[in-house]
Amino acid sequence: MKIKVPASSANLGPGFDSIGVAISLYLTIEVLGESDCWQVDHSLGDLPRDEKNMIVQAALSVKPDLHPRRLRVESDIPLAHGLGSSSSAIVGGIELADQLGGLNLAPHEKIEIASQLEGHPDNVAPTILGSLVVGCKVNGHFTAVKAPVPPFAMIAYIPAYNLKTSDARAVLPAEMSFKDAVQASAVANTAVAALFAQDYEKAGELMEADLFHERYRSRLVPELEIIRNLGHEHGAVATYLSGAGPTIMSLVDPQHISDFIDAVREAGLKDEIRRLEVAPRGAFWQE
Ligand SMILES: Nc1ncnc2c1ncn2[C@@H]1O[C@H](COP(=O)(O)OP(=O)(O)O)[C@@H](O)[C@H]1O
Ligand SMILES: N[C@@H](CCOP(=O)(O)O)C(=O)O
Repeated sequence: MKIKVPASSANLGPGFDSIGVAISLYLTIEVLGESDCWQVDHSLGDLPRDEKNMIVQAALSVKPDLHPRRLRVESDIPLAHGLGSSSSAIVGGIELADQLGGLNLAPHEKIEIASQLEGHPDNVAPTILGSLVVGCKVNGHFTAVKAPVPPFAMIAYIPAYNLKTSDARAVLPAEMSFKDAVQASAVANTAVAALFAQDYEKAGELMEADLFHERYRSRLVPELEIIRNLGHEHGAVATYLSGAGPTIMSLVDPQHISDFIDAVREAGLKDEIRRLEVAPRGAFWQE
């Protein structure tokens, strides 16, 4: 029995903490059997191999009396790179508790639990539902709405360096003026409207007009502005900082992928580039 959990790319520019898209990188959790204590076999560096592992912690937060298992965990989601690895671990743990504990949780219940653990729904909601999702907290609970999937290739530039989400959140201001908040919110609202209207020229312009976080984080990820400017000349509809970075995500016309990648390389950017797709499906069990 295996759980397959997609990664996620959050914010899409102005949708800070509220918009995200599931993408075709996966965390896989295989249940090997019951055990006297939690055991997590993985090759993911120095992550915990016992009940302290984030996946187990998420599972126990849902069902504290869950009997220990031995798990085999594999993942092609880079850690601390703005591709939602922590959110995939949280969602994987919730799926584990749901299945092993026979809880029969509905998607909205999983979103509520995961968003409470994460603090915001932009990674966990698409990881649970699949596709592109817009969500927020309202009246004390989280809610999310699926949007149409943009018909573009997701070209990820994945820098070799890590950037922990906590560090990238630490550079954000504690508050902003009412005037700035109204403008930042208007940009986000119109970006969402354009995504639902499938007006991707307008959506792209607005995705690159964030006023909440990118202007503070761009000094941590100097490649963002370079790739964004290249994209305007080489077939990218929009380029944004994926999650808290450092991955930079570009929505590229499938006919211009090679031209876009060549331009990035010619600009001297030598780190990993991966062509990803939107994952239409959220976390699911495989026999
Ligand atoms: N597959 C996993 N299993 C257990 N813990 C994980 C896993 N993936 C991520 N984590 C936890 O999340 C942390 C990375 O989270 P974060 O800094 O938010 O980066 P990201 O952008 O990848 O979400 C890791 O240091 C680890 O503590
Ligand atoms: N809205 C969050 C998204 C964090 O995503 P991650 O993939 O970096 O964990 C933020 O921008 O801090």
